[in-house]
Amino acid sequence: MNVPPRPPLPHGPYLLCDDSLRPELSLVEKAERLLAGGARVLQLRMKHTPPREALAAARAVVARCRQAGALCLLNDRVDLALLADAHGVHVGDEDLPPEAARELLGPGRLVGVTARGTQGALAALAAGADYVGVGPLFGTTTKQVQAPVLGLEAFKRVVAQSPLPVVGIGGVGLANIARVAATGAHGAAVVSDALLAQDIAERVRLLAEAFDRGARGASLETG
Ligand SMILES: Cc1ncc(COP(=O)(O)OP(=O)(O)O)c(N)n1
Ligand SMILES: Cc1nc(C(=O)O)sc1CCOP(=O)(O)O
Ligand SMILES: [Mg+2]
Repeated sequence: MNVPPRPPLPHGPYLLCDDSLRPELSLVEKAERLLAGGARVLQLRMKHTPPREALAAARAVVARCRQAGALCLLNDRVDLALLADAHGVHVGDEDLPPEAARELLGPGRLVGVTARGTQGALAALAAGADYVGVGPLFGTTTKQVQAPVLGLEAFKRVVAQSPLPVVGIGGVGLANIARVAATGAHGAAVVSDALLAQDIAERVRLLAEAFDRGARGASLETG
C-alpha cells in the first residue's frame, strides 16, 4: 500500500497553541487567531485540559489548520494525534519515546523530538524523528525547564551540527526571532510572545516578517 509522504515542516515561526495562557480564549479561538496571522505550523499543547475536552479541541484545531493549509502537531499525545488525524506529534523526555511514536504514527506523519544539544539531535535522528526542538534558547516563564539556557552562540553550533532541522524554543519573540533565524535555524517556536499579544494575528505576521529578514541575512552571509 502506498503511504503519502509526510509533509515537510515549514520554515519560520512555529506557533504553540497552549492552554496555559489566555484562559479567556478557547483553544479553537487561539488557533483561529494564530492561523489568521498566517501560521503555517501549529503545535497544540494541552497540559491542563481534561481528556474528552482535549480530544474535541484537537479535532477542531486540526480541522481549522487543514482548512488554512497549515500543519497541526500534537504536543505529547500520540493517541490524540491519531484520533484527530493531526500531521504529527512533538515528544520530549517525559513522553512516549520517539521510536514508539513513529511505530504508532507510521511513516506518513511527523515526529518532532526535544533535544538539549547536538548529541540529542543525533539520537533523535536514530530514533526516527523528523526535526528537533532545541532549547531553552533564552529564559522563559512559560515553563520550568530542567536544562540550562543555551544562548544564541551555543544554539548556532547545534544548528550547524544537527543532522535534523532545528526549531529553537524558549523565550523567542519579536525582539529576537530575526537573530534566531540568522543562526540558520529551520524554525522558531513561540508561545507567550504570540498568545499574550493584544492582536495575536498581527503578532504572528510580524514574527514571520522578522524571521524572514533574519533568514535572508543568514543566507547572504553563507553565500
Ligand atoms: C518545538 C518544541 N520543542 C520543544 C518542546 C518541549 O517538549 P517537551 O520537552 O516534551 O516539553 P513539553 O512541551 O511537553 O512541556 C516543544 N513542546 N516544542
Ligand atoms: C514548551 C517549552 N519547552 C521548552 C524547552 O526548552 O524545552 S521552553 C518552552 C516554553 C516556551 O515558551 P515561550 O515561548 O513563552 O518562552
Ligand atoms: Mg512533552
